[in-house]
Amino acid sequence: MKKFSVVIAGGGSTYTPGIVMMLLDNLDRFPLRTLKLYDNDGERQAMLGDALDIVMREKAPDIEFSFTTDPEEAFTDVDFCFAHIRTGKYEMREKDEKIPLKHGVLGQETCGPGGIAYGMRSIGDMIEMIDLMEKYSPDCWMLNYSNPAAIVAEACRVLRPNSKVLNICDMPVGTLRRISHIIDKEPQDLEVRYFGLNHFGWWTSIKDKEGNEYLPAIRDYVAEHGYLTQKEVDTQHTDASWQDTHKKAKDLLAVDPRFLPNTYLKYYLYPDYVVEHSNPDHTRANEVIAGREKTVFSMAKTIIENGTSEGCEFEMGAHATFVVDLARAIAFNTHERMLLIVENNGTIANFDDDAMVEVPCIVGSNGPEPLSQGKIPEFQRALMYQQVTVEKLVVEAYIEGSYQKLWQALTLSKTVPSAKVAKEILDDLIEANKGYWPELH
Ligand SMILES: NC(=O)c1ccc[n+]([C@@H]2O[C@H](COP(=O)([O-])OP(=O)(O)OC[C@H]3O[C@@H](n4cnc5c(N)ncnc54)[C@H](O)[C@@H]3O)[C@@H](O)[C@H]2O)c1
Ligand SMILES: O=P(O)(O)OC[C@H]1O[C@H](O[C@H]2[C@H](O)[C@@H](O)[C@@H](O)O[C@@H]2CO)[C@H](O)[C@@H](O)[C@@H]1O
Ligand SMILES: [Mn+2]
Repeated sequence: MKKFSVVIAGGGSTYTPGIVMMLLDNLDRFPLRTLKLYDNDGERQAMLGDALDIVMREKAPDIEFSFTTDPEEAFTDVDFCFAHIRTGKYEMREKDEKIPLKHGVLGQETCGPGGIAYGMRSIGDMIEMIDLMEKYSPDCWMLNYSNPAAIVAEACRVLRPNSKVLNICDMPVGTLRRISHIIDKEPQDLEVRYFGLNHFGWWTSIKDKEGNEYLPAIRDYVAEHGYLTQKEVDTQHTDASWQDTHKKAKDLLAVDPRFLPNTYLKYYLYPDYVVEHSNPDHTRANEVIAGREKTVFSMAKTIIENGTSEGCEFEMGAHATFVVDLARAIAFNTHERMLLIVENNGTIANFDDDAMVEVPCIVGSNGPEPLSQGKIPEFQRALMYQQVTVEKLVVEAYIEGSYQKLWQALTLSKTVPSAKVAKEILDDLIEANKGYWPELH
């Protein structure tokens, strides 16, 4: 079987060790010859890089492993770039979450004003990285899960329409795993229909390979428990805030009991609830800094001090197998069915052609072929149109350096009550994002 060369961009990410462990576990399905880490923060990356170097020498000495901050070294001779960068790191995530809360508006990493601020930071870095990839490895595919994926995907559509970039989110993957537990199946036994935007969608069908429909049974369960399941799906999601999110899905379902909701809809359908249950001085960023980041980096330190990973193993990001599934689909033309963020072009019959939507696709060597999802109801169509217009305005504001368009984007967001509040938040965000955003005029 052919062996591949992969670079993980955002090598210092808290997810990097989990992805590397997952790659090692999947070498029979996706063999590697080279694995590189690339980050623009050398110090942060070296902490994980030194530890992973030990892991790789112990577990897969035949794979050439390295880490670098040099783009040429990182992107030369690579078949796939797995991208999970966070422009501004947790320091800026904290501001994205806390600034809107100061104005009584929800503070979230990818939704509402926080997501808009993060989008304005991410676009430039993502486009620069795509250009580097194409310069040094013109045939390379970028599998991007850097957030905010909806805005990043729209920016790619507008600014780099012909680039080999696939935008994917693991939320539907994670939720499908919970759903499969509810009906005592495995995710790979199930075939779904789904429509929406990234972090903004609905399942309309969940069938097994024989064609039996499970949606009514799942709906009955979700109406009572949300997506909370007996079996723990992963450690990160034992955090109280995530448990609350999974539970809240029952209130999302109540709004339209025909379809199973993506948990992120809570930020749009119940923003008042989210604000009431937020602590403006302690947000999800603080939880992650004290939780996942601390765990991952202290484990790296221990491995480096011990000179071995024996007795102290990084946890495998089991959910992250979707990355390997996607890479395999392209590399081996497997025609895997996966949810991806793609240009609509009629996939949702009564939605704009030029909207980036999240839908099931068949993925092969030529990339994704979206599967028609037919017409969607007016309620969902209107919500989606409002949100996709926010995302488009952000990208236009970035490209044109337009204060007006960014103000409009914030005003249009369902999470913001008025143009006045939108302007106050925007002015604070501009101040906080100096050096990250283009100048607005
Ligand atoms: N799409 C999904 O479903 C999904 C799931 C999980 C995480 N994510 C995303 O993955 C990313 C990483 O998350 P995290 O919590 O581990 O963050 P993190 O801050 O721990 O890691 C991000 C890394 O990216 C690096 N970085 C920033 N800008 C860069 C650039 N221009 N070039 C190279 N490296 C750069 C940072 O230095 C940092 O080491 C985030 O964007 C997060 O939202 C997406
Ligand atoms: O608040 P965080 O940093 O813990 O998580 C934010 C991310 O949440 C989603 O991804 C989850 C996924 O839903 C779950 O199944 C599990 O596998 O972990 C993932 C990563 O945390 C979301 O899709 C991402 O876009 C967010 O970045
Ligand atoms: Mn996501």
